[in-house]
Amino acid sequence: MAGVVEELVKKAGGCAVIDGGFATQLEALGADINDPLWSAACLITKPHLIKEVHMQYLEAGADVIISSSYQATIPGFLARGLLLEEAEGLLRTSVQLAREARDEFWKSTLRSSKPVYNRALVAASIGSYGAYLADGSEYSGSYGDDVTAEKLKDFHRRRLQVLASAGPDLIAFEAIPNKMEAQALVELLEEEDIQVPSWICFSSVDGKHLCSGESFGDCLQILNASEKVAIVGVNCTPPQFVEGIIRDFKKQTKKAIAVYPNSGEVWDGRAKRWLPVECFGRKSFDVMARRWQEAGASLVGGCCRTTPSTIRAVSNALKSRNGQ
Ligand SMILES: C[S+](C)CC[C@H](N)C(=O)O
Ligand SMILES: N[C@@H](CCS)C(=O)O
Ligand SMILES: [Zn+2]
Repeated sequence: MAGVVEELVKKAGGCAVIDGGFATQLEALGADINDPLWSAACLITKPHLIKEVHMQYLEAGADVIISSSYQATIPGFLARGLLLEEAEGLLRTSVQLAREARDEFWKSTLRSSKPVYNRALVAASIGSYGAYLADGSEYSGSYGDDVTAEKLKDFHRRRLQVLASAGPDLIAFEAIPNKMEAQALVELLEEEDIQVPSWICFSSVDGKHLCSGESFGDCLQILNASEKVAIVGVNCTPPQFVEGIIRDFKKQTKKAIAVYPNSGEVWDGRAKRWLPVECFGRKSFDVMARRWQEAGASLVGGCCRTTPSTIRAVSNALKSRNGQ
């Protein structure tokens, strides 16, 4: 694990808390994210709400906040009519907003001597190629025959360079749905010699494989071979699968494990809405979070459809047990 993460996990008592659904909370504050850029549209229209969401997750107890760049891509911004410099500027802004929120919140906790907070880390989000396509393929992993690892590297290259140079503590590759993209990202981190430690998290719809149906084990082998990857895990995956996934990962990697599942609702990529959960017995997230820590996760949080109240409950559950 990279030093900075190791230190945070230790300070948090063995399991650090990641924030919750970012786009979900932006919507709750009134943002319209029904847009090809999804939550990244707010970088153009409502940057103040982005900072507000970060503040709410910090207040809830997040030790790591993830920037608003999940679906912020250079081709996406160009298609919106922005210039290249403007697109790159917005990527930097996403990290800047998170850093400002972290720094302001930290200053205020020092002043008020509120207990139990750690100085949070800022992770720069990088969503998959499928997220940019906005066609549901981030949950199928099917990019079509014309998409190669080289094409994926070219898609990710400039965004990665710009975000890494904007001063995040971590890079968070989120909801990676297939092995080719995992391989492309690892190669890109080496080719660009990125010095910011990364996490690579997969998405899964069945709890046994990546969304593409490929094996976690094959992908972990690729990630294990890279020193640039500090943390591996899953996000935006139904919570009922997470404990089994951690136990499976534990057998196949020595890297730290991060898990931040969604609420269990299912994204309908065509209708662009969340479908309610039908058959999942709703054990509360904080109860599950304790089990995830016991199973071996070092970082725990939430993804889509989880909120600051989810993260507050997770933080209270983990930190009270860890003596914080
Ligand atoms: C994590 S999904 C809900 C993100 C949204 C999707 N990429 C879209 O733009 O439709
Ligand atoms: N960090 C993103 C992930 C979407 S899957 C968000 O929480 O909106
Ligand atoms: Zn999600």
